[in-house]
Amino acid sequence: MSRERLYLYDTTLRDGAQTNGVDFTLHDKKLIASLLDDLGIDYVEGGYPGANPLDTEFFGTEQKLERATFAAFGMTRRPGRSASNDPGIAMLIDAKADAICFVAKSSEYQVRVALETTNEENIASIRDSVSLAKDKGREVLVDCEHFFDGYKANPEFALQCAKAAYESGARWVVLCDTNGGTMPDEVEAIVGEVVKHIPGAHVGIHAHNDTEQAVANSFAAVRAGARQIQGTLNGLGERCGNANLCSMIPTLKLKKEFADKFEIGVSDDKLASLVQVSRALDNILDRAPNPHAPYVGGSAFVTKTGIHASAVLKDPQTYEHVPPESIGNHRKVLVSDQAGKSNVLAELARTNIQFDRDDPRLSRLVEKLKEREAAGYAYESANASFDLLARSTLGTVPEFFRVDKFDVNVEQRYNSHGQRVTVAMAVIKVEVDGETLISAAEGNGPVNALDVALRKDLGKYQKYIEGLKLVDYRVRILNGGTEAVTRVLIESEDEDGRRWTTIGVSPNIIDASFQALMDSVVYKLVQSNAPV
Ligand SMILES: CC(=O)SCCNC(=O)CCNC(=O)[C@H](O)C(C)(C)COP(=O)(O)OP(=O)(O)OC[C@H]1O[C@@H](n2cnc3c(N)ncnc32)[C@H](O)[C@@H]1OP(=O)(O)O
Ligand SMILES: CC(=O)C(=O)O
Repeated sequence: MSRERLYLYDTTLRDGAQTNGVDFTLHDKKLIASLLDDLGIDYVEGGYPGANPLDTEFFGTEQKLERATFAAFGMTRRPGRSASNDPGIAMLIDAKADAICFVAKSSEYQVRVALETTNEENIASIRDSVSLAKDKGREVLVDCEHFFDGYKANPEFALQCAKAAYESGARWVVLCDTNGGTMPDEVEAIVGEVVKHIPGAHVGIHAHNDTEQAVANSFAAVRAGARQIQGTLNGLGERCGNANLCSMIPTLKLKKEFADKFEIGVSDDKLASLVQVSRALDNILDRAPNPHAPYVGGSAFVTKTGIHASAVLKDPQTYEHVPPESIGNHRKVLVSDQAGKSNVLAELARTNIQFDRDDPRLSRLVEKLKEREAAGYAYESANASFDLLARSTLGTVPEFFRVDKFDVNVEQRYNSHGQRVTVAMAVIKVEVDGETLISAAEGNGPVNALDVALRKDLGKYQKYIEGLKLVDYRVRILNGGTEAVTRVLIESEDEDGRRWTTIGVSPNIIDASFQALMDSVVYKLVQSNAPV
């Protein structure tokens, strides 16, 4: 059965740039445009030429996209002007873009209040703007702003605006839920009415996420006959964002309802790069990825509980709605207080630690894990400490060295320039191979001083830890008040860029930090097969 073509239009570089806190550079825009092109998006909207110098510059040079249509966005002619004498439209015509996407009012209320003009002038503005752009050889799209709210208040006028765009030569009439408050059943019913007047092959949807239903609204529009979806990477966009392409693309490709009926420009191979594309945008924006994002989030295929893990290990489909690899994600089984033997065995297999399922030491390890988690440890975030816990249960972690004592001092004093300074100093006494080694170090804080002192002289093991450095240090106070317990997580990195995380828990922050530091050093020695 031949499938219908469904087109994807990305507005990350325009509506996405309207997100609070998002500020693209020219380089970012070029990079994102080529990522989208490579992914297989049909239209890439680059921005709003004339709105700011950066967007004007972006549209000043040809963007070499392989397959996507590059679009410039801007408003229809101002009331009372001719299209050929409107500076905004001149900028759009001058822009080096294949397509022009006009934003036009389609709500009587908005025309009266925001544009302060008449319905007739608004329709004339749509006709004139579309005709001019079409005459100049551009593919034309019209984003009918506030379409759904406008339709609910005055369906005839909203439809007249949409029809004016189509009749004047717009290839796409895009119905916008600009305020993002329309419900999916309303979208489906209204789009169903529109496609009686404009063929669905020329109708698009642009949904905002103010009720967390932008994706559902986009699919509702497709069900009713629309054949273009506008959206953004990671759901960027004004206020609560736009429909998230990183959620919609996998659904369109992998869910039977859409996959059987529609073809999109994203191939199976490119679908498998979606996690990478989503992360690339986060990296450009210097944002932490959302771990709970559907399909592409780090937690999207994570199993934490024992009952689920046991089933997933028998057949992943028991708790996965699609295979994680299809979008470039991966399955992960966590060890935590919710774990059973299955979680623990899965994690051990990943780290090549052999335990038999019937080995009584495995039950001991699960018990120990749960006791420690109850005391405040969180092993799902501390892979290296879990590794050591498992190995020590097996009795395979040697005592490489012994810390006899340490001493940490924090002193505040005046320096020789008369400035108040706080200095930390640590002294540590360790025994390696029967030899006592004493190291002292200063640091900008007590943990830093201890870390430096511990790694200053470990005798014959020193060479294994030379390249080790502490790259992240996180503290969390559990159970506030006088009974407070401190949880410290330390991330370390070695000379080859390998990273691992260790944990310490204690009512005393120095003690908790020291446990995590010790685990980090011991883990490195175990991984290096350092001889005892
Ligand atoms: C729903 C959306 O997301 S639409 C996209 C919104 N994005 C942006 O606005 C970002 C870029 N915008 C800008 O840089 C500026 O607003 C510009 C350059 C477009 C216009 O700037 P200014 O001339 O200073 O106007 P200002 O921003 O104050 O107001 C917008 C004007 O456009 C008019 N207008 C708004 N929509 C339309 C439209 N579809 N067609 C014609 N005129 C419109 C408004 O009535 C208002 O006119 P007024 O100045 O006579 O009151
Ligand atoms: C065009 C647009 O961004 C909107 O109506 O939401």
